[in-house]
Amino acid sequence: MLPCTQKLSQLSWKPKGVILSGGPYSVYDADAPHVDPAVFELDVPVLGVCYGLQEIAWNHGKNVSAGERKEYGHAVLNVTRHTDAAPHVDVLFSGLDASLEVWMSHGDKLASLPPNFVTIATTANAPFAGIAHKDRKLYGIQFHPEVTHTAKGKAIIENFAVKLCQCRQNWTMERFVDTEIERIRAVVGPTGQVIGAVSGGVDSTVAAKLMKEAIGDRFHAILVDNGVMRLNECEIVHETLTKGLNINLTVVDASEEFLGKLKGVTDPEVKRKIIGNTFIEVFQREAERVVKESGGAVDFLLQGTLYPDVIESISFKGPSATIKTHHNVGGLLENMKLKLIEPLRELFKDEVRVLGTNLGIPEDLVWRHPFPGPGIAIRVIGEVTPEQVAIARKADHIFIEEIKAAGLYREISQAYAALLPVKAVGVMGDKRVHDQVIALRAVQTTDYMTADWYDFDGKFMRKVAGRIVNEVDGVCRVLYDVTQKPPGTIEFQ
Ligand SMILES: Nc1ncnc2c1ncn2[C@@H]1O[C@H](COP(=O)(O)OP(=O)(O)OP(=O)(O)O)[C@@H](O)[C@H]1O
Ligand SMILES: O=c1[nH]c(=O)c2[nH+]cn([C@@H]3O[C@H](COP(=O)(O)O)[C@@H](O)[C@H]3O)c2[nH]1
Ligand SMILES: NC(=O)CC[C@H](N)C(=O)O
Ligand SMILES: [Mg+2]
Repeated sequence: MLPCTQKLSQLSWKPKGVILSGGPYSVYDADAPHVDPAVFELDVPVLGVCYGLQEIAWNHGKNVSAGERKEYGHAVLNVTRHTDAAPHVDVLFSGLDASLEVWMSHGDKLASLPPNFVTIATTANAPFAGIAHKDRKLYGIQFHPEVTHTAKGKAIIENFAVKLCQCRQNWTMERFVDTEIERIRAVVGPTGQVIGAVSGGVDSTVAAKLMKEAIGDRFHAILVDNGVMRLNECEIVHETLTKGLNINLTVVDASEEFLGKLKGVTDPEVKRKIIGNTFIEVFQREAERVVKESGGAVDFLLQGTLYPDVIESISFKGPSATIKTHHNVGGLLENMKLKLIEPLRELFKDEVRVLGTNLGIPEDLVWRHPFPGPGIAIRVIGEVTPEQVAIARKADHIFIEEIKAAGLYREISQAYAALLPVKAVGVMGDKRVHDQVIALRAVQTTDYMTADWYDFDGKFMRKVAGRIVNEVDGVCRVLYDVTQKPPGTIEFQ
């Protein structure tokens, strides 16, 4: 992964192929980033995805403009085969059906086909959804093969990487575990100690297990109760990690500190930064405690950061957009003394689950729904007060309890209840009430980069809504969020 502004002449190696990714700019913007034109002279296969396709078209005739219709989410791709063209033209979709489910996320479009290209795929809204150069292995696709909801996306990437670029498929999870354990041992040294930010979520549990294998008792796991955790979460996690996985875990109650700092704050990015900073302050204090108790130095902090946290939080090596600051990436303190160890930083959730299973972590832990570090604070829209947190927490608990009882937990990738800062009128026991609104969200995804809402049946919804309004004081309405990601995100804030 390199920034799109990378100069090829400065690389000490020659790539076997190049994939130009998507991006937030429009290629025709005055300040839009452009790829080094040397990419097209390398004589290796090139695949442009979305912005990457538009960049190829821009390089071959500048025929890109704003579309009349923006397109976010599901589309049907029709593959056009060219048996009369050079053999390479049809390789990208070889072995696949003529009609494919894909996901789009764009506002711009190719106004016409660049010279010497042919159309290899279309959708109702995008006449140039796939293009290939007649003579060279140069391809562009408007949809995103890298996301969960493009059903054959991996096969398309495989066709490009293996059939066209002739890459070898030698990356395996077993090799990843071995090299990571060795890397951790080399970084930490024979006596170094590490404290671990461990939430009980999949990512940090897997990272903690890896760390335990690498350095044993020199690893000290810390769970921070930030006052915005779910019902009984700290007790349950403590029990599972110490008893089930034999990890030495300390629970630190910092709930007053977090809630105190969140008082009066409503802006989502400010909430996220406060929470991220406070986490680090707690970890630095904990590191000092471990130093005192053990007599040895603690230089490192383990986090279960995944690649999507990085993608959405920071402009990674180039001109990408900050979507939201994940507490563990963009919320770090500038002057922090602890050095980060993040073994999962380039993995996606589905890969971490495979890794967790390989490391022998129990299935119910590996398949827990993700829960964000800023917790209920980004699910209480508006100011985060202990009272508001309690309402959201209770509604969330009911929703998840019913999902589990209906046997839907594994089918759904993530679900939660958010509390909206609006009031609606209701009638309860013949009395007028003027109370708040709960929004339920449940999505299906494997990579958490795109997501679709879960289609519950009416009977289930009626039961959940009835329980929430009856059992949670202060709530008189329940809504269900039916927005896909994109254009929505999974969390409200
Ligand atoms: N309450 C917490 N106490 C300590 N560390 C935390 C806490 N919440 C989050 N973290 C740290 O922040 C990282 C990112 O949080 P994130 O929610 O993405 O991952 P996770 O909790 O490990 O897994 P999941 O995504 O399944 O919830 C965690 O891996 C962990 O290192
Ligand atoms: O640890 C975390 N710290 C954060 O600051 C954070 N923000 C979002 N998420 C989780 O990331 C996934 C994608 O979420 P969004 O679609 O809302 O960006 C979903 O699984 C979210 O729950 C976070 N996790
Ligand atoms: N996902 C993308 O790469 C989007 C490209 C460009 N910003 C568009 O809207 O068309
Ligand atoms: Mg979590």
